[in-house]
Amino acid sequence: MKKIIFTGGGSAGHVTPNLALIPKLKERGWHVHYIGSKTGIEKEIIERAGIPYSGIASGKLRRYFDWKNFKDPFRVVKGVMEASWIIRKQKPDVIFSKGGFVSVPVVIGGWLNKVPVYLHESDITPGLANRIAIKFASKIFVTFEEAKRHLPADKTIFAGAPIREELLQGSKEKGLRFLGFTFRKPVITVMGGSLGAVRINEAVRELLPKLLPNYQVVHLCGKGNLDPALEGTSGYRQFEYVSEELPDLLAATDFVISRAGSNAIFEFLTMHKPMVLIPLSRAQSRGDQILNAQAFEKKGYCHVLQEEGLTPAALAAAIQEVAENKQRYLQNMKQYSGEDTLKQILSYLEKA
Ligand SMILES: CC(=O)N[C@H]1[C@@H](OP(=O)(O)OP(=O)(O)OC[C@H]2O[C@@H](n3ccc(=O)[nH]c3=O)[C@H](O)[C@@H]2O)O[C@H](CO)[C@@H](O)[C@@H]1O
Repeated sequence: MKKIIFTGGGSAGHVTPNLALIPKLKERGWHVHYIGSKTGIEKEIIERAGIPYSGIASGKLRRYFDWKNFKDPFRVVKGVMEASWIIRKQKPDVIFSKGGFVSVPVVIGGWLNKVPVYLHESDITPGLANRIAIKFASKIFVTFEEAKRHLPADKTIFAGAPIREELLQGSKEKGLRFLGFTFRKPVITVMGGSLGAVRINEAVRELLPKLLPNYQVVHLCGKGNLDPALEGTSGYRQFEYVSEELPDLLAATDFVISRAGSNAIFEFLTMHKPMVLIPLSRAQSRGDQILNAQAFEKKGYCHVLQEEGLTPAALAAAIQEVAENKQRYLQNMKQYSGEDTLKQILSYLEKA
């Protein structure tokens, strides 16, 4: 039996692509084990999916690379030791890492134990953890063709975004029923990334009185961001985070207002949901979402609104633009096919 260890965490975007591959490998008889942090979002998501999970010590995921950021080097060393112990016990044929800080000790542990390490990079420019991990990896799969120029040519493979198959199997009827919505008004889903986005939440909530006469709104607002004053508002539902319900909820969605996290936007693209994207600004990130949004805008998949220009009025104008040109966006999205992504990654894993 072939064995694989997955790692990745810190945000849902570093976990959900793994969930696209895991069922496919299990179907093929692989044994799957997951290494994540002791308390991160990955623990919750992976354990809920019934996948054997080991938590290790890890440092914090920090945005900018700076050796000073290793405030707690002992935890990283401890993480490498813990990961190595699990790797020696599991004896995997390959390790697959989606990034996030917890993945660094696992990748180093794999390299020390001579297990091939494959990375997946979702953004055009590699994140901090993957920039460290590159040296220890034998293959790097990328979501965007443009990412290749930032990575070593000899080990980088353009593969695309692994999408969870169940996302394509949602039911609009079930979604509307779950939300308590009608067929009569279009549904807008607001997703501020896996953690929510306070600025987007505020702008959407300010605009609600103008939106609700024409639309129904599902608001995925992130942990701790529910607004009790809006509970029970007709045509508006808010959730901190949804899991099992996401496929039906997205099937019921006409278009989305979202951050430009790579996984979320490829999911919307695959599901043909026109988007208003509000990328995280350079002040708050390395600018990866700005590049993601630009790449999608160039292909005609989305309308981009910069965070600096995010006012309720600008949001209303962006929604109107997408609503009026929905057919054009859908036409462009239909040109996209991500169907070879899983096949391609799986074929490399089979050869590991
Ligand atoms: C703040 C930050 O640093 N964000 C980064 C993080 O985004 P983040 O973790 O937000 O990841 P993405 O937007 O790429 O993906 C979010 C994932 O969470 C899922 N989801 C979300 C809400 C919900 O209620 N239920 C649910 O299942 C989505 O379906 C998707 O699979 O990783 C991405 C991929 O490296 C980067 O592009 C982002 O810039």
